[in-house]
Amino acid sequence: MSAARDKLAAERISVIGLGLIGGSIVRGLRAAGYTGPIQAGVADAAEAKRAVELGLVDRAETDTAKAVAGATLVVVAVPIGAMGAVFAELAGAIAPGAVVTDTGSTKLSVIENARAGMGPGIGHYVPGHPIAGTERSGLDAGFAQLFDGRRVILTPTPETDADALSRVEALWSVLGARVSEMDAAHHDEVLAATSHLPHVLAFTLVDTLARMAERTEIFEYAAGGFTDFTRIASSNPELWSDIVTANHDAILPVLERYIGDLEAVRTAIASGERATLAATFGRAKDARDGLAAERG
Ligand SMILES: NC(=O)C1=CN([C@@H]2O[C@H](COP(=O)(O)OP(=O)(O)OC[C@H]3O[C@@H](n4cnc5c(N)ncnc54)[C@H](O)[C@@H]3O)[C@@H](O)[C@H]2O)C=CC1
Ligand SMILES: O=C(O)C(=O)Cc1ccc(O)cc1
Repeated sequence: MSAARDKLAAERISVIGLGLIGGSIVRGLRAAGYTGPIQAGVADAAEAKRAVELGLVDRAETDTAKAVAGATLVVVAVPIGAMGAVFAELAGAIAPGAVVTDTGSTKLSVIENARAGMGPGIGHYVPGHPIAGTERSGLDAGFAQLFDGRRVILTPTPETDADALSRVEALWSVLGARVSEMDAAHHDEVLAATSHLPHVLAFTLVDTLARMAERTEIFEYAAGGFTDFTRIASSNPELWSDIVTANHDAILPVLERYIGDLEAVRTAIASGERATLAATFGRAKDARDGLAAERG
């Protein structure tokens, strides 16, 4: 950890996008004792003023080129749909040798944006994804401990420079995260199943129920499992429309499979096949309990 701290102490950090993730990064850096300069790229002048007033950053700019001027490590934490424009603005604006990383929930689409924007500088780009977040968005949603003990997946490309990779690893270890590496296509498949599909299901279930006539009563008696669905369904709709659109190739096969399994459950319910229901629910319980036991 102290090697990571020493490595990070030499950086001048710029964070583009000060929402839940970017705001948590800058808060976490200060809480971890990073005393170097932090500059930020933000969406509007009011947010720039507020970020500086709150003491989250030393300087905040609405112009990306100004926001990254002099930075040695740039973290792009904007919605997936804004990544392309930001990477295009980075080209020509970042200092030679500066390392760029991102926090996007999908990886192949952001790597494509980075290739288009950074051109021959792509070796200094390290794709990343913190597997940590909440249903909240914006500057006030961030908190310093968000990444503490959580996983961060880095998906280096064949061009990714080893020094750039180790500098991004240092950033996340100082924030308390456990860093691992994965191929980008595999990342998108794993996250399609474990994060993107569950969000699609939660949004859709809550929408279905909210549009039913008994809406008030349903939400009044919401308890247990349904509360978890409603929390996830209160995630940012714009952010999630971007994620699901960008990762449609990986989401569709697992969604189709789920629809098939759900149809089998519907048939079992309609025809009173209790044994089929018990078998399906039992396999799910075994899978979940087996996982919990493996993790101790
Ligand atoms: N929400 C979550 O739990 C997680 C989100 N992520 C990913 O991290 C990224 C950021 O997500 P959040 O922080 O949750 O979103 P957010 O909506 O809280 O924050 C994004 C911020 O970027 C700003 N922004 C948009 N375009 C910009 C631009 N061109 N220049 C400067 N700022 C700009 C917005 O004004 C907003 O403040 C996304 O790519 C998301 O997929 C990753 C892990 C968890
Ligand atoms: O709030 C929750 O339960 C989440 O699942 C947070 C989250 C959202 C997006 C990610 O890419 C990673 C984690």
